[in-house]
Amino acid sequence: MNVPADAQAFLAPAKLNLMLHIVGRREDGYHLLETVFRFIGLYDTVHVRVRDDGEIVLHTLIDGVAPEQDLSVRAAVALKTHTGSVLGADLWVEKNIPMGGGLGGGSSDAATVLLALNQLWQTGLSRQELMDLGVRLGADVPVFIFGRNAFASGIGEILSEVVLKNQWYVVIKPNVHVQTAKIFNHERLTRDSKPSIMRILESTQQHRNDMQQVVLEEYAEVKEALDVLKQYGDALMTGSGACVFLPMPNESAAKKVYTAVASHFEAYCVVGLDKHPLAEID
Ligand SMILES: C[C@@](CO)(OP(=O)(O)O)[C@H](O)COP(=O)(O)OP(=O)(O)OC[C@H]1O[C@@H](n2ccc(N)nc2=O)[C@H](O)[C@@H]1O
Ligand SMILES: Nc1ncnc2c1ncn2[C@@H]1O[C@H](COP(=O)(O)OP(=O)(O)O)[C@@H](O)[C@H]1O
Repeated sequence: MNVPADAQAFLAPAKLNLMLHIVGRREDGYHLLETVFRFIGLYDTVHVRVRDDGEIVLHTLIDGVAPEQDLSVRAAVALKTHTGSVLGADLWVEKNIPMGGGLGGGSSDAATVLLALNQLWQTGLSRQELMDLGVRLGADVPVFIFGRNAFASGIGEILSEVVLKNQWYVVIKPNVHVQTAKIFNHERLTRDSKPSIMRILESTQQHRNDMQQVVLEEYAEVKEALDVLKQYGDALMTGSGACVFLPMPNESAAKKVYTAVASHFEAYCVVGLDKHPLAEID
């Protein structure tokens, strides 16, 4: 990738859903969730250079995604439309976060573009205003703007900070693309979990993902990966899948499991972050 020296680099981390309960459904069909988001040390990098001609130009195309559909472009266009800025941007997105894995890469890219351009274009929106703009691009976007590990309710946009213990994670990306909408629309999806977050946060027994069962039934590759990780501890699927993860107390314990699984699977050994790398940007 050829990025000019005068472009600025901004990190976009992946997330895990440490638990995910579906507690209801809105009238528009969107599901009401309770979830805990944790940022992890696996990053895309978004390179940005301001343009004077008002154009938004993406220089790194993703197979199968039209440039105007790319979440990084949609974020830039949304900010430009909302603020009336006359400026534009050149964007280069260096992808490291596997796509369609429930790791929120596209949403994180979008959030990073909103935060970066709000600074570079000097459009002066507050974090809350950026979050309101972001949720229209995807339910996962607001937490990346919020910038802290968080308990989320609503469709993922009502956020409160949670302080999580130091942990490492082994993540496996099964070789399959789970469609989020397909799982949310599945007839056998559990949609009536009781809102009960305080108990969940206090208990290590109750970490559960309500989307997991349906995904395991539909995608044998996800079940295989989860079964492998479960040999080493309490593994869970993140978001709507396909990735599964195992929390570990420290790096060396995580590396041992990673080494054991990495010859058979696309796997990652990552640290849990305390906060988003752009948590202090303004
Ligand atoms: C499941 C979660 C958990 O963090 O993550 P991922 O697995 O996608 O990373 C999110 O709720 C996903 O958020 P995101 O991926 O941004 O979804 P969106 O683009 O907003 O929605 C994709 C489709 O999923 C359904 N959808 C999404 C969110 C939600 N709360 N209820 C829904 O029913 C809708 O049918 C929507 O058209
Ligand atoms: N910048 C982007 N990065 C990744 N995916 C994108 C992007 N823009 C649009 N997409 C589309 O969004 C889909 C979901 O991507 P992603 O956010 O990485 O996964 P998930 O929602 O499972 O966490 C991709 O398969 C792709 O079609």
